[in-house]
Amino acid sequence: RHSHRGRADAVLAAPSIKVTDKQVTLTSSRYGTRVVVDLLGANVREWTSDITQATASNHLFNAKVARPHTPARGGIPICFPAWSHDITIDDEQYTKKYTSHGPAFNMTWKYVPDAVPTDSLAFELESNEYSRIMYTPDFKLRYTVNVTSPNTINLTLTATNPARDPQAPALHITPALHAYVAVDNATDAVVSGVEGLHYLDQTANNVERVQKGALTFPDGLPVNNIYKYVSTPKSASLRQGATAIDVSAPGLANFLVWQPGRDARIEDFGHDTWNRFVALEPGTVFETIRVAPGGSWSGSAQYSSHVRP
Ligand SMILES: O=P(O)(O)OC[C@H]1O[C@@H](O)[C@H](O)[C@@H](O)[C@@H]1O
Repeated sequence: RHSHRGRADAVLAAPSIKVTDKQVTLTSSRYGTRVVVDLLGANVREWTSDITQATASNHLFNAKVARPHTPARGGIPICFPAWSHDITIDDEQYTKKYTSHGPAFNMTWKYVPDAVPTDSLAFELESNEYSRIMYTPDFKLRYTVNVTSPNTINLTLTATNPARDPQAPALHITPALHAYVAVDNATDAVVSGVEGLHYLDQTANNVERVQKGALTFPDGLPVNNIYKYVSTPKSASLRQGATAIDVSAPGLANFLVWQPGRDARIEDFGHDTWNRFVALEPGTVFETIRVAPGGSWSGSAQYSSHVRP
């Protein structure tokens, strides 16, 4: 009888998973959370907690205007093999025909269903002719999107070096997750958890500064900071009004915050959308991760939403 009840509980807790040729949608019956992942880029386009509430909304920003040859801006693009060629341009594995953020966000991933559905989705990607134009070595990626509580998603990226020859080169990677977190107005947003950290200011030729107090976005000025984490726990919180989004990524050494500002000339933004997101990007920028032949590397980021008391 006990095992029968166990099975019934498992069925009740089973999520609904809808798969089309473009997207996978997971609706967690246990947690009332929905995530929508595009196969193009394995981009988490939607993360909505408490979907039963009329006011429930996507925590992630998505631009309405498409870009030519690249996925529409928004969601959580995966930056692989590198967050930015500007920082790693002298690495022999990267070519200059490199899109900012690498080929993985612009490639079609494979959804790998679980035999028994859980609150987790898995995707895989392998290097091909397109990726080799920008990054020469072969790689295999696995990405899991896991709803771990009503308000939390956990994202894990695993990179494997498939080379069999132990003399083959290691993969040189500096990956990141580029979450476009939706806000009503960036000028009211505050990022805490970065106080006292050293960062490179990309709006000022990468000059190094120290963050004084929490980070704010006044006057619509651009913010483009690469934080060097110096302490643990590595977590930051973006708050606006009554809600906050926390991000922690213990395996990723750096943290970027990007807000383009009022005067950004970004072709796919309407003039009124520049302030609708703050990008929170855990990643590894300064220290190249080396993955030996046959070896793997994994990094995770956890995003959680909460209503502030
Ligand atoms: O426009 P892209 O290539 O998608 O990049 C968006 C932004 O991504 C951020 O990570 C960078 O810090 C910014 O400098 C960049 O503009």
